[in-house]
Parts: sequence; C-alpha cells; structure tokens
Amino acid sequence: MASATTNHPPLNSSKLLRRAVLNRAFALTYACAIPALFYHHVKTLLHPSTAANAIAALLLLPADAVLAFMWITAQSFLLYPIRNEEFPENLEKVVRGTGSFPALDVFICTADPYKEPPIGVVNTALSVMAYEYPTEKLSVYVSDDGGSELTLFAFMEAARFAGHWLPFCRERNLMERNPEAYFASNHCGGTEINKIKMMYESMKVRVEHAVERGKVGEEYIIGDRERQALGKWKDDFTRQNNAAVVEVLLDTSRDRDNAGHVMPNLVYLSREKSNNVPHHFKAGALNALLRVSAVMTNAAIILTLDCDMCSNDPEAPRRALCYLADPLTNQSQLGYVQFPQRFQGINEGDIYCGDFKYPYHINPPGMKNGPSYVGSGCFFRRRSLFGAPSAIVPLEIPELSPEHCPKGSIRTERTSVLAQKVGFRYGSLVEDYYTGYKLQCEGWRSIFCHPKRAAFLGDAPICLIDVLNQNKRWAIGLLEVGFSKFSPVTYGVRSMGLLMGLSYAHYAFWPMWSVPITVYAFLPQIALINGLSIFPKVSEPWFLLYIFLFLGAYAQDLANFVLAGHNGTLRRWWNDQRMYLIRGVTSYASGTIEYTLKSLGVAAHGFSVTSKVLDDEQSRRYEQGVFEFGVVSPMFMVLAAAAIINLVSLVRGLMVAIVRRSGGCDAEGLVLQILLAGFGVVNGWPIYEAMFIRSDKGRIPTKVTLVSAFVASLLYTAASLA
Ligand SMILES: O=c1ccn([C@@H]2O[C@H](COP(=O)(O)OP(=O)(O)O[C@H]3O[C@H](CO)[C@@H](O)[C@H](O)[C@H]3O)[C@@H](O)[C@H]2O)c(=O)[nH]1
Ligand SMILES: [Mn+2]
Repeated sequence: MASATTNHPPLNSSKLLRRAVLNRAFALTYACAIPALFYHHVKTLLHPSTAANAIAALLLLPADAVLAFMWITAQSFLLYPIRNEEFPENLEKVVRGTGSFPALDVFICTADPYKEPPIGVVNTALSVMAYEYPTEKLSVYVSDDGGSELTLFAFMEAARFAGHWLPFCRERNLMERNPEAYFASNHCGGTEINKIKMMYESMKVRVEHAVERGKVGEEYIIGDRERQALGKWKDDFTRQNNAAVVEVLLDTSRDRDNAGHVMPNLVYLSREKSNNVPHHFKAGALNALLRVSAVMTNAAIILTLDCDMCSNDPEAPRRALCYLADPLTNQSQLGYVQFPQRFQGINEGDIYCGDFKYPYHINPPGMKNGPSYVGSGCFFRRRSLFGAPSAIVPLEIPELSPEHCPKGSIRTERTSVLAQKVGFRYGSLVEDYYTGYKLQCEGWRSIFCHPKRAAFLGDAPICLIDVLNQNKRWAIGLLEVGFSKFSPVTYGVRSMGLLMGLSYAHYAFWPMWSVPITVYAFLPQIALINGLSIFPKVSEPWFLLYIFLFLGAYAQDLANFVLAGHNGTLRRWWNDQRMYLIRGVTSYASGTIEYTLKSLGVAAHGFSVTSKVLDDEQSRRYEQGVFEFGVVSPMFMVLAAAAIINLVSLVRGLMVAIVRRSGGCDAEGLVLQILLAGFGVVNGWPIYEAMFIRSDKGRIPTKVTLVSAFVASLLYTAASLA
C-alpha cells in the first residue's frame, strides 16, 4: 500500500471529549441509586401489603432489571467519547501522489426492482463512479438479488450516461454527484446543464417505463451485446432460481468517457441461486461480490453501500485513506473505517426517529476499539475479511479462491461453514452488526469517521409500519447474536474486554426494551384504574428515588441527544423518546416473540427488504409530521390498546384522587401512577388523533381501534378479578 515519508504532516487526530468527566461522575451517582431500587423491590416482595402488590412487584422486578442492564451497558459508550478529525489536504504529501493510492472496489447491493427502483440504484452507482479518486483504480460492483433484467437494463443505460456525467461532475467540481439530487437542487442552468439534464430525464423515463411494464421493450435494446445479455432471462429464470449473470458494463482498460478520460469498471452481478440452497440474503450477496471482485480487481480497499444510499462528498475515500493509509496508525490492526448513516428527506421533527441518532451518531465515537459496522458507508481493508490480524492467510483458501466459484455462484455447505470465519458472516439477520462484531472479536479495530458534510446520504422509511417492520427484523437478528454461543456477554467480553463486550451486549439485547416498556405501559395504569397503589407515596423517601431515576435517565438522554448535534433539537428528542416507547410495545416485542418461535423451529424469517417507493399522499402526510397507520397490524392493536389504557387510567386516577381527597383520605400513593399515565397520554397524542379525530387514509383503521378497545377491556376485567 502507500509508502510513507518520515516527518510528514498529520493525516488525522483524535481527542477525548470534555464531557467524558461529567459522564463518568454521573454514571457513578446513578449507579449508586440502582441498588437502592432493587433493595426496595425485595423489601416489598418480602412484606407485600396485599397479594396484588406482590404480583405487581414480581412484574416490576424483571422490568427494572432490564432497565438497569440497558443503562449499565449504555455507559460503555459514554466513558471514553472521542472525536476524530482527518486532514485529507495532507494526503498527497504523505502518500506520494495519487499514483500510490490503493485500488478501491465499491459493492452496491440491491434486492428487488419494485421495492428498490433501479433508477435509485443507478444514482447510487453514478455517485461513487464520479469519486475524486484515480479512476483507473476504481471499480463499482452491483449485486442484484432481485435477479432482474430491469436492473441490468438500468445499468446498461447508466454506463452510457456515465460517459457524459462523469466529465460533467469533474469539470464543474460538483459536490452532489448523483444526478437526482443534483438536478433537484439546480433547476435552471446553462444549455450544458439543460442538455445533460434532458439526457438524464430520458434515461429515467426509459428505465421507469421498463419497470412499469415489467420487461425491457425491443425498442430499448441497442446492440447485440445488450440483446445477448438480456437474453439470459429465459422463462426458467426466477429470482430464487437462476444461473449466475456477470456483465462487465464498463472496463477501465477499454472504455473512455466523452472527454477521453478513462472510466471506472462497472460490473453487474446476479449471483447463482437455487430454490433449495439458503442464499443468506445480503451477507451472501456481499460474499459473492467478494469472490467476483477477487478475480477481476482484488482491490485492497472495499466500500460497501446499500442501494438507498448515495455519496454526498466525492472526497470521502480520501478521508478514509487518512486512516487506512496513515503510517502512524497501527495498520496491522485497522480493519475498517465506518461513516455514520445519515439520511435525507427526514421531516422537521423526525417523527419516526429516522435519524437513529443513538446507533449512528451518539454511540459509535464512544466504543473503545472503534465502532460497529452498520452495513453501508464502510471502507474495509480487504484483508480484514480473511481472518484475524495476526493470522497468516494462506495465499489460497480453496473455497474462497475465485477459481472455485468462477461466476460468483453460491457454493453450499462448505462456504456457509467458512462464513463463520471469513467474509461477511452468516447467522444473523443483522449481518452488518454481526460481521463487525466478529471482526472486532478477532482483534481488528475500527475508526469512526464523521466529517461535517455527510459523506453519504440515505433514505429512511417514512411509513410507520415500514419503520416497525425494519426494527422487528433488526430485533430478531440482534437476539440471534445475543443468545448464540458468540454472545457478547460471554464470548465478546472474553475476546474484547469488558467495555467493548458491554457495548455489543447493549445492542444484542436491545429488543429487551420491550419488557420494561410493556410493563410500564400497562401495569401501573391497570392498577390505577383499580385504585391500587404500586409505587411509593409522595411523603416517602423512596418517592425521591423514583423521581431521580426517571428524571436522571431522561436528562442524560436529552443531553446526549442535543450534544450529538445534527439537528439535535428538543422537538426531535421528544419524538425520539416517543419512538422508543412505540417500538418497545410493537417491533421489539413482536421481534422477541418471532425470534422465540424461530428458535423453537416454528417459523423462519427472511430479510424483508424495506420499500423505497413513495406514495404521494403518504409523503405529504409525512412532510406535515402526521403519523401514518392505515393498515391493520397486530402491532398497531397493541399500541392502540396501550394508548386507551393510559387515557382511561389517567381519567379514573384523577377521579379517584379527587374523591379520596374530598373524603379526607390521602391519594399520595397514586401520584406516581397518575404522572406515568399522564406521560403515556402526552406521548400517545398522535395515536388518539389517528383513532378518533382523523379521517384520512393514514388513520388507524376502525377494526384496529375496536380490537384494541376489546383487548384493553379484557385486560381491565382480568385485572379487577385478580
Ligand atoms: O436478500 C437481500 C436482502 C437485502 N439486500 C440489500 O440489503 C440492503 C439493506 O436492505 P434494506 O431493506 O434497505 O434494509 P435496512 O433495514 O434499511 O438496512 C439496514 O439494516 C441492514 C441489516 O438488517 C443493513 O444491512 C443495512 O446496511 C442497514 O442500512 C439493501 O441494499 C438491499 O438491497 C440484499 O442485497 N439481499
Ligand atoms: Mn435501507
């Protein structure tokens, strides 16, 4: 790789953030309050005032145990927060010119031409083909798990359009190098801009037209080569069962753009699939790309990108090189450089927490050995995917050697077994988290690279059900790791030390949030409806403990959120915590249930791809910050039931308190429950609106409201019998 000069200017710097001291002090204080709470629970359990109180304490205990676990593991991100900075302007001085830059292979995955429109995938590819990077060292590989001629056709069009687009970007030194974003923000321009815009628009029309018709019309097929390639889609070619298709659409050694400059390689791959062989979803696709690229270019650096994420800064690879080519970094251990996932098109208040600040911005800079891999926007050292840093990699691992799978086919069992040790790891629906985790267990380190200008911008789902389904998939995948023999709490702690083990454990058991959130969304409220007090009275010292634990955790959460920047507004924070509660009773809970069924062998779950297609009306509602329900889903039924219970209990609780006080009795024991129900009601506002006030298509369907009201009354009846 790069040869370095001695005495060179720095390529990067890293410093501990001042807030680390405050974080540690707060952690110490809060950590003292937690045992006090458990002491209180045990005391109540040993001397319950009523049987109902004993049941309540029995349910609150595991709920609080999970809260304590989540809080403790979360501290692992806060004790050593650092900020990295890189100086790409020094790169050429250190690496002796772009001639010694390492080659870069970019992997883009797509899986369904209808959920992931090919024109979007084309935009992703064009944005990286236009990188400010020595073109002859750049290759873009597209994996099409949709096995669709429509996607291949879109890329044939893209290869032609790139001949005009790449010089256009270079000459104007554009920052946004995906045509869609560029033309959206540059409406009018000179004749040159108009010309290329027309070219883009007409390509888009052809691609979208083909997708609409479900096939590529004769009139769109230009030459024999294209006809031959598209001809591979015979009747027996399905997305689950097909022979491999590899098409080299652009070749550095052959193709020139219309300014006479070399073009990057562009390769389309639809890997071999067979009905009765598991293909391991995205991890399988990435491994197929790993093998195909090994035969063709075998670049030392690999960038993985999702098809819904475009480059937003042509300098990004140079930033990554500030670490990957830095003679001062311990090169033999640095496995990957991860950029945060950042999103465009998020509404003002970010009602669905699409930014996902915790996993993408707040936690990564605090992980001691570097961030986890988040699936997109990550520059790997190819070597890191082939065994531990200290391992001696044999020149030929037979199963991985390109000759073994000449056309990116998926070899069955042997490759699966191998994927426990090399490549992108199989065994979890969150292959990204799992792969990064296994690499770090092997001793690889990583770097979080978070420049001011987003290096990549992606699309976040803007429909609540999509968000919840996506989170459910993650929940299942995380639990698969949490309860495996490689669990972070055991294997992880042993391999990487306590802090890193705790960081990964925090994610692995994330879906467990469902336990406390569900308990706190129903239990105190049902007790309140029955006039039963389950928390300390206002006059007891324990009351202050509860207040401290709640407000302390919330204040810490708010501080983390706001300090992380990037629109860390109060309103977004409020919506973020609301989504935590919503996910707790919906996606985390159902993910946990589905994971359990899956481990019992009752059901199996695949990777359901998130739709990237937008319906106009839905987009408009999202823009206005209105929640989108619209469909009948069990998740919405639970959510609506929780909202109803909270509303009823608030009203009942206030009534009981007033009656008791006027009768000279004290209602102090109900105050915490009334506050909690009030908190639930304030958070549930969009749900009441969607049930009772709205009449648009995104409202909660009447069926859901009825079922949830029924569930709520069942719960109430059951509780009043107890
Ligand atoms: O069988 C499959 C399924 C998915 N994908 C690709 O995987 C990517 C992510 O899929 P998406 O539906 O967008 O999932 P998200 O939940 O939005 O993705 C997040 O979560 C995934 C793990 O669940 C990570 O892989 C992603 O990088 C991360 O952004 C897309 O490019 C898909 O085309 C495949 O290539 N093959
Ligand atoms: Mn995505």
